[in-house]
Amino acid sequence: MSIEIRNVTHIYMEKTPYEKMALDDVSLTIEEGSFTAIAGHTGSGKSTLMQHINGLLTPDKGMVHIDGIDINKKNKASFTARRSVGLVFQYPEQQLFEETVSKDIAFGPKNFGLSEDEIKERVKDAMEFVELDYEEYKDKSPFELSGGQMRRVAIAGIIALKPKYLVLDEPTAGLDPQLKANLLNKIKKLHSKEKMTIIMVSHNMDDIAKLADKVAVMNHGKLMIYDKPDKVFANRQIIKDAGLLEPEVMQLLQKIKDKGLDVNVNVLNKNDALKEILTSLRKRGIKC
Ligand SMILES: Nc1ncnc2c1ncn2[C@@H]1O[C@H](COP(=O)(O)OP(=O)(O)OP(=O)(O)O)[C@@H](O)[C@H]1O
Repeated sequence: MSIEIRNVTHIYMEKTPYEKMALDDVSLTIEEGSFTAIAGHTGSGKSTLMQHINGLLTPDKGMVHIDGIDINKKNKASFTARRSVGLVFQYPEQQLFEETVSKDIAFGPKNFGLSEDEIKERVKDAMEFVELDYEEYKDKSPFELSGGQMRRVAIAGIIALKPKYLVLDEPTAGLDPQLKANLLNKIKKLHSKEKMTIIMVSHNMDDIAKLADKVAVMNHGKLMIYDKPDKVFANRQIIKDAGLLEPEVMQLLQKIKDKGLDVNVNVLNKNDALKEILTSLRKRGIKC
């Protein structure tokens, strides 16, 4: 069982002056049970790819199969296959709309036609999972919560659907370090304990190294590499080309290059990378 993305091309605003090829012949297979990270610079096509995985977008060329079913066909099997994917958008809290937390989380399960008892059970479980006390929060308006709590409500709404494949588009964007660590732990638990297949967009190489067993790197709509994290990180050129080093490290490397020098960086963490650059320059007798 897997998600198969075959030769997918997506062009926004085709045949207009704003035409943009967001995905260019992308193929990858995401195996059930895996934890896949999708990395790449801003505008490289990550969100577009995520929206193809749950059928929100239709490929201009190519196809997406989930567990062997073409999800872009208009039939019952394709509808069911699309439902096995839960997509958490970037800044999902912007999509909350119901008047209470419990109604918002119940929205998806209700659409699935589940019984009232089952819906209540799922809302409770999902709230417990994201550590929001059911009794305390169920009747609150989502809009009186903090940003981090709103994000948790939005994620609970998808978890309550119990998707087989959970797609998260930069789930920790804009969260403070504590909330971020907490959320990543939860996602890890969904993978290890609940056996969900996770596909997560992330810019953070340290998070990717800790969590993912496969990494796909996108660059200008193309899939550059799709492999185990150590194999991907060992490919320094792809990491550099895809803009995946910390901005400060990229800027320093550019300045060094402008002075006619070249330095290799073999670590991803910012502080270690900066130390490595300084050591390398000092070894060459350059005072810095
Ligand atoms: N609805 C749209 N209409 C036109 N162009 C779009 C649309 N959505 C995205 N694009 C363009 O397609 C390209 C890929 O965008 P996408 O959002 O998939 O990239 P991304 O890697 O997710 O970026 P980010 O990291 O900033 O979220 C970008 O050049 C973007 O400007």
